[in-house]
Amino acid sequence: MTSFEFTWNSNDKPTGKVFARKKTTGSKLPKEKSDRITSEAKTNLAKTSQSTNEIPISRKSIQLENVQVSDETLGYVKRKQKKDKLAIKNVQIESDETSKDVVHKTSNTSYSLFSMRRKEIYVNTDIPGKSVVEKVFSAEKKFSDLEIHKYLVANLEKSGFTTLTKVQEKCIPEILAGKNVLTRSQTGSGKTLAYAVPILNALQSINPRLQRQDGVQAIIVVPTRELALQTHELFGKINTFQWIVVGHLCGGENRKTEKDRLRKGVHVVIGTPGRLLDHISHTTAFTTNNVRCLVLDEADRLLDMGFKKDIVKLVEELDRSKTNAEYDPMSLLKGNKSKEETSEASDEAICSLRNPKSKTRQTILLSATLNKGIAELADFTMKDHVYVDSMDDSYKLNPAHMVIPNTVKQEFIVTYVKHKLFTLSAILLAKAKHKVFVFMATSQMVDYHYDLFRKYLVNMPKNRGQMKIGEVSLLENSDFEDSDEEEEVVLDTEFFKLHGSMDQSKRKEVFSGFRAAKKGVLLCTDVAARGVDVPEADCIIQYTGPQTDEDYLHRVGRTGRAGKSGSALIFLTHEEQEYIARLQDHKVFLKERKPEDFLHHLCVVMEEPDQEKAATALQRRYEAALSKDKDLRRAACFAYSSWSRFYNTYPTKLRSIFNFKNVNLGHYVTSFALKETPSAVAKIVRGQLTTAEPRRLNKKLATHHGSPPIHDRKWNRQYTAAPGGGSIPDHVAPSTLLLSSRPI
Ligand SMILES: Nc1ncnc2c1ncn2[C@@H]1O[C@H](COP(=O)(O)OP(=O)(O)OP(=O)(O)O)[C@@H](O)[C@H]1O
Repeated sequence: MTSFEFTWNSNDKPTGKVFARKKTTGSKLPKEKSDRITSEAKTNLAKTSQSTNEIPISRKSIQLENVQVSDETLGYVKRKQKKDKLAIKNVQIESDETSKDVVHKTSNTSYSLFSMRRKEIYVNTDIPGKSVVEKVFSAEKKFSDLEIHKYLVANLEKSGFTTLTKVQEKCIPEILAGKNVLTRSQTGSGKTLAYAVPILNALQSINPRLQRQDGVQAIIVVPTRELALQTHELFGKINTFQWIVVGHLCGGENRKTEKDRLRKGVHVVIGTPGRLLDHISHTTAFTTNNVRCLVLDEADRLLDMGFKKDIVKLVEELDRSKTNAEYDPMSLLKGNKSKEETSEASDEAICSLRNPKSKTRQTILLSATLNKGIAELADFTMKDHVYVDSMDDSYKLNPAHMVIPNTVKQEFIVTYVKHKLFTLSAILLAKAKHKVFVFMATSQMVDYHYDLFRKYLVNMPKNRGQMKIGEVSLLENSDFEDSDEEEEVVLDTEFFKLHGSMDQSKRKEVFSGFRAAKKGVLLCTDVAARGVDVPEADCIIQYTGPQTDEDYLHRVGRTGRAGKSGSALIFLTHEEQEYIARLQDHKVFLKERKPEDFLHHLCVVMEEPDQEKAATALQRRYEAALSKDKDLRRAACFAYSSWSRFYNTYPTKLRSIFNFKNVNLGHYVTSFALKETPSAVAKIVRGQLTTAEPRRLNKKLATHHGSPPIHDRKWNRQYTAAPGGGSIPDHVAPSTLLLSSRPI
């Protein structure tokens, strides 16, 4: 018998040693012995990696030391080394998971939520770099220092506005001087007051006083109805001049009521582009020849939402009515100045708000981001504008860099797709005392999660903690749902939802309800991403990634307003983590949060000390709810389907990160608490299937790259003709293809 020794060569790290005995004949070791080698190797290595608390990935291959062995023996040893290496790898994975205390280890429950191939988070968050910081408030200037009416100052101060923000300090004097202005300033920096104050001041100074029949003097264009309402409210708050009438026009409102309002006379009209154009074209009482000021607020958003055409039409309409008003045949006959001369003369004095007699229109464009589109819009809508940037004059802002309030703590969380739903639930439990925005991709997603959380997260059965048999929690059993257990509130917060498919009165109600609430969760689409001002909102969650980088900025910008603090968290999957690097290129740096920072909240509400079991139990609860509640299941199917449509039409710039080809659709179905296969969900959405198919997931179904089946071909044609291109996967329901390409 010869004895020899394996040594794990691990760069000065403590070594685990494995001993084996071998017959001189060179025959293979008996099975028990070779098993022992493997198990000893495992044990020693597990001990080593536990003691060093390191992942021994860099360990070199096993080497023989000080041993004379025959070729045969060497062959055996090499085979053994290979086998042991494999064993080591397995131990490494296990020890890695235990030592790092991660959640994603193989669960001993039969449910597979936690048994999956381990994926790494490789994005580097430690790269040196500074985010761009923009001050919000001006150090010295107050509203009382401006040349504006003292009553206006008094009212501003009464409303809590004393010190000027940077953008107000720089912008208001320029607008008061009658100049066309293009302004860039970060979200929540007070751009609305930057134009509202000079407009009201100019209108109050008109002598003799404005009368109702003088018609519209200023038009303010905003991208969403909520923003129109909010801006109207702000004007109402600071307007002390009773004779100046401010009104709003926006889609979804009663046209007739708006017409009546216009007929009575309105001086400042705030509205969304479509409805404004509609009234300009069809309401005779809406005369635009006296319009002396046009404001395009959230200009980047107006362009993003595809309002460019409407704006062009609106501007042309305003120009035409001005020209018609200037056309005076009598004065031409009398040998007065020609029309060109007249307009040249008035162009010289660009002081339309300051000088009531001026015939030129003053234009103000405001945005939180700058791009080529905005520059073109500025060129089209105004002549000789001044550019106002609220960044310190000494700093030259690179347009590629995004400026986000530095009072916002920005974080990201990388989750497995299957874990998304319960991780979001855990975060909502953690943020129960906060005012939270949760951004989702589509209206259907918002509807579904709103119902799911309100019914099955807010309340839990009272005796859920005791309902266990041995290791298995009854919460994981769908029968549990049928019991008439008493329920208790575990999440003491109010849920709201907001998206573009809701009717206007409901949107209004929700928006004011959420603004007034002390705490709450607003599940919403990007309809709430721009301009919406909910001052106490202190947490932003992006459950689905943004479609553009500007969307990221505007979503985050719903918190940290006017110098207040807030936090923002974006959900990413392992496949999407590259987005962090992309944000770093924009000088936006995010810190990492781990799922386990939140999952312990599930232990509390599920009365289950084991995190994995608690998470699994909640997922099971949701799934059981869907089996019982057909409407909810249908909503889940539509939500999933609309998500897949959304994800498959990411703009080119982000498509390599949010790549439909990389997603495991089976896992995504789970993230909607559905037990069906992706194809079955698509069929349910098509209405071809009324009962659920048992779940049959295989790799092919899960990561589908093949061409769609024949019955989908006509949908395929329809789809490829739609904006965004690409071919329709089997799992995308045709009905969702009819949604707008930007379903907000
Ligand atoms: N001078 C000021 N002092 C204190 N608070 C102010 C001042 N000006 C504005 N605010 C407050 O700041 C918040 C943000 O204002 P506003 O909505 O006008 O910002 P914004 O720059 O238009 O943001 P966004 O780009 O997101 O639309 C509001 O709650 C507003 O009341």
